[in-house]
Formats: sequence, C-alpha cells, structure tokens
Amino acid sequence: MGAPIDPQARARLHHCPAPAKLNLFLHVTGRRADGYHLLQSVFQLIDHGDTLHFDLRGDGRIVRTSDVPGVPAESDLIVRALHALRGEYERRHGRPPPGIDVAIDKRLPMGGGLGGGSSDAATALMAANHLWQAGLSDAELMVLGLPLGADIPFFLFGRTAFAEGVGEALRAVDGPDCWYVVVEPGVSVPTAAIFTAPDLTRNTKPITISDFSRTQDEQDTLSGFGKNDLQDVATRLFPPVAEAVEWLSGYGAARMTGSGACVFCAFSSEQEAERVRKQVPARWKAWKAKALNQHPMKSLLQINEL
Ligand SMILES: C[C@@](CO)(OP(=O)(O)O)[C@H](O)COP(=O)(O)OP(=O)(O)OC[C@H]1O[C@@H](n2ccc(N)nc2=O)[C@H](O)[C@@H]1O
Ligand SMILES: Nc1ncnc2c1ncn2[C@@H]1O[C@H](COP(=O)(O)OP(=O)(O)O)[C@@H](O)[C@H]1O
Repeated sequence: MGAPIDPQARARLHHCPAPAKLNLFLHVTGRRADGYHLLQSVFQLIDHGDTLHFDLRGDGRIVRTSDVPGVPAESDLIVRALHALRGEYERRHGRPPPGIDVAIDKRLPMGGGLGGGSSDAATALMAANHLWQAGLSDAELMVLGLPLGADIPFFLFGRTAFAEGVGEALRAVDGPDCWYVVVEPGVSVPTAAIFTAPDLTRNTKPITISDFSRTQDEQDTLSGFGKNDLQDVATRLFPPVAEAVEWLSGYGAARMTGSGACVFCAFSSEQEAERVRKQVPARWKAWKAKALNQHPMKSLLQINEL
C-alpha cells in the first residue's frame, strides 16, 4: 500500500510530451573497458514525439494502462524508470509513494534512433518526481536513468547538448533554429547490431565543443557538422536506410540519427521542409519537426508548480 494521495497535491498530469531527439553528428572515438563505445554527439530535441498521461493511484501500484506492441509492461523503460524512482523515494521518505497509472500515445517508431523509449522514461521520471513530490534534482534523476538507457540523461538535461562518454557527460550548446524532415525507412535497427559490427569506425579523432560551436552559422547548420559513424554499418545491414539517405540527399545534407533507422535533413523554413515532406515516396512515413531549445516538460512543470 502506498502513501495516501495528498488531497492538496495535484493528482494527475496529462498530455506530457516525450519529444524525439536527433543526433546532429555522432562520432565513435573509442571503447570503454566494459566494451561500451565512447561517443561524441550533439543531441537536438525536436517538436515531434510521444505523449504520456499520468494519474496517481491510492494502492501504491505502477500500472501501464496502454498496450505498446512488442514491449511487455515489465520491460517498458517507463515502468522500469518509475520502479527505480519508487525505490529511491522509499529510501528517502521511509515509506512508498502513491501508485501511478501511465497511458502512452506512441508516435515514435522503435529502433528509429529517435530515442523514443528513453524520452518516454525521462518524461515519466519528471512527471512522477512532481506528482509524488519525491524531491529529486535533475542531476539525481539522471543518475537513476542512465543505467536504463544512455539517452535518458540527455532528455532530463532538456536542451541541445554536446554529449561525451556514453552520453552522460553533457554540456549545453546553442542549437540551430531550423526545421527538419524526418523519414522513417520502415525498419527497426537494434542498436547492438550496429555496435558489434567488426567494420564499425571506432577511432574518429576527438573534437572539442568549440569545433562544433564555430560552425553554427546558418549555412553550416544546414550542411551538417561531422558525420554519423554508425551510418555506414546501418546502411549496409539495412538497405531501406540506405535508400532513404540517398533519396533525402537530393534535397540537402541528409544523415541518419543515432543507430538508425530514421534519416533527417535540415531546412531553414517550415515551408521548405513541408515542400520536401510532400514529395517523400508513399512507401515511407515522413514528417517535419522544428528544432526545440528546451524540453517542453520543463515549462509544463513550472506552470504546474504555480
Ligand atoms: C547510440 C545511441 C545514440 O543516441 O543510439 P540510439 O539508441 O539513440 O539509436 C545511444 O547512445 C544508444 O544507447 P542505449 O539506448 O543505451 O543503447 P542500448 O540499446 O541499451 O545498447 C544496446 C547495446 O549496444 C552497445 N552499445 C550501446 C551504446 C554505446 N555507447 N556503446 C555500445 O557498445 C552495447 O553492447 C549495448 O548493450
Ligand atoms: N516506452 C518504450 N518505447 C519504445 N521502446 C521501448 C520502450 N520501452 C522499452 N523499449 C525497448 O527499446 C527499444 C528501442 O526503442 P527506441 O528507444 O524507441 O529506439 P531507439 O533507441 O532506436 O531510439 C525497443 O525496441 C523496445 O524493445
């Protein structure tokens, strides 16, 4: 049995955004002793993603109320993140928190390189920390989230970031002000399949944050900095990814995000992005999205604090 719901506290947070991310570039610079690859990347939030709804429950249970095809509730990163937060709450408060229901409107494809599962988990941590009045700082939530997914700390950080390590060392950078067309090639790319490929580039020379920042005038934003070291392997193993890169490259500097499968290209205006989106072949799903400079949960929670 969890703690009784405080009638003074708000008992629900609906329409919570879990935005996607794009990796504007992604370099593999080495490997840790445990086999995990060391990365350098700029993570960019965009205004397209999943939507989550939370309601407190009186019985202490964590319940996912929607079905996510292929993801049983107990392995859902949202549920696992909420269990981790519940454990931390108990350690701090000496009693369990109230329970919580979570419903998910899933829009992001899985294995898309858009960080959907990690973003869902980060939004769940922010929402439950608020609803349970658990009192964890963003930095403490990041520590809870990292073992579940390397992208979770970035979503909690909540703004355009230069990331190092496996994605946990984050520094804010000025993000571009642009629109993206994102093509879903219709395949799901398992991250592990890319990192285990023998021919993966693992020795890109490390750059500095100022190497990236120097290039952020509009022209370079659109032409793209660096490269995605995972792209060659992903396009070889998953031909639809190669086809999408080739098609979108007809309109600008198209590139894969994360370990794939999605492919994106930057445009300076919504109109231009829309013009290209309309021409995407019907065999692929595609959408346009704006670069965000702050995670929308941050403002939503501020409003709810008032
Ligand atoms: C590469 C990124 C960039 O954002 O890809 P996307 O998942 O977004 O596509 C992420 O860091 C992905 O991190 P994360 O989401 O935690 O990866 P997982 O699916 O758990 O990793 C699956 C497997 O890939 C390998 N792996 C993962 C990340 C990393 N930096 N080095 C690795 O070698 C490990 O063997 C791991 O067991
Ligand atoms: N809430 C969730 N949403 C999506 N995937 C999830 C979720 N929870 C766990 N997963 C697992 O994480 C895997 C990676 O999905 P996702 O994070 O969407 O892709 P990517 O890491 O390529 O951006 C899925 O195949 C699925 O097994």
